Amino acid sequence: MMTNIIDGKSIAAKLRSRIANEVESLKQQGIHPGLAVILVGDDPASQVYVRSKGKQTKEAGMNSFEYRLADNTPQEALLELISKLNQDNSVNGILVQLPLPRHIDEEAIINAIAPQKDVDGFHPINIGLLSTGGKATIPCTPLGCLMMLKDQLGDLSGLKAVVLGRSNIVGKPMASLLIKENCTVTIAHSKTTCIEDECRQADILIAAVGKPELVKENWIKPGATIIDVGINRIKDTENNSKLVGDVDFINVSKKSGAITPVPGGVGPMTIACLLLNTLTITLRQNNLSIPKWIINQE
Ligand SMILES: Nc1nc2c(c(=O)[nH]1)N[C@@H](CN(C=O)c1ccc(C(=O)N[C@@H](CCC(=O)O)C(=O)O)cc1)CN2
Ligand SMILES: [Mg+2]
Repeated sequence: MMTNIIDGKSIAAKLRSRIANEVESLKQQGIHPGLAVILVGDDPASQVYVRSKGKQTKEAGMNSFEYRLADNTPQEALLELISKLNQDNSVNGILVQLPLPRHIDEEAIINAIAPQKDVDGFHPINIGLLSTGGKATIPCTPLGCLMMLKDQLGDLSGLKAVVLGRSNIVGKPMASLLIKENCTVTIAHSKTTCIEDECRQADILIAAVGKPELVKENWIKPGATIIDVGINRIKDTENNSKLVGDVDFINVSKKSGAITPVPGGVGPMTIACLLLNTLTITLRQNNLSIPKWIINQE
């Protein structure tokens, strides 16, 4: 079977260009969206992602406010900064890059962000709204996955979806979104018995477990659509570092109908959806209507 490689990089580029057009017309009405990103510590991957976020925010015509705090920043100081940003009218969205250093309680930090400025959609209010079908901010990675699925398959109604992984950031919100799309959804995880059997039932398989190349060719239903959320750095046979997903891409792609690559699949969509969320929350904060092309925000 010839698989279709879902080009997240190109879908993300098109999305960013639509966002930039919308931002341009907002600016003509005197509204200038602003995104504040806070990085605590010096995790090398997080530094790359935060730099990318700042660059793409500016390229979309939005204001980017970047806060880089030392690894030993006390939790209280971070809470104070969030409180200041919550009250700052030039800041529409606030994001704290994860993971945080060990001495900081992630939950306390997420809960301190004003829900209407929670551009990541991680606040319990937004998670609750998503699961009850309300006006939530949807976490960027699952939103990006859904956009690629709809781009590939159109209507998802009646399809069987298996989500591998039950994290608050990806697995659980992904399942909520797929239920909203009328899929029949199974969440599988480390304690699921016969995880392969579950996967073999899936028309749509979302792999988000952080285990390099876990999903094998014989786990896949022929023609299934595979979304690989994993970003794992491993050593190849010559001891060079390389990036792989949670799916054994070379072999699974012989059997799938469509598949996202790593890199160049879900990752670029995550940042494009962050810009999309910044635009959406800015529109909401100004009581403006959400354009029809922005999915799942009606
Ligand atoms: N506050 C948040 N923290 C984290 C999130 C998030 O959505 N909000 N997600 C991840 C990290 N992340 C964005 O923050 C992110 C990860 C990966 C990529 C990406 O484009 N990856 C590239 C490969 C990059 C590489 O070479 O390392 C790709 O897949 O093509 C973008 C954003 C955890 N933290
Ligand atoms: Mg911690």
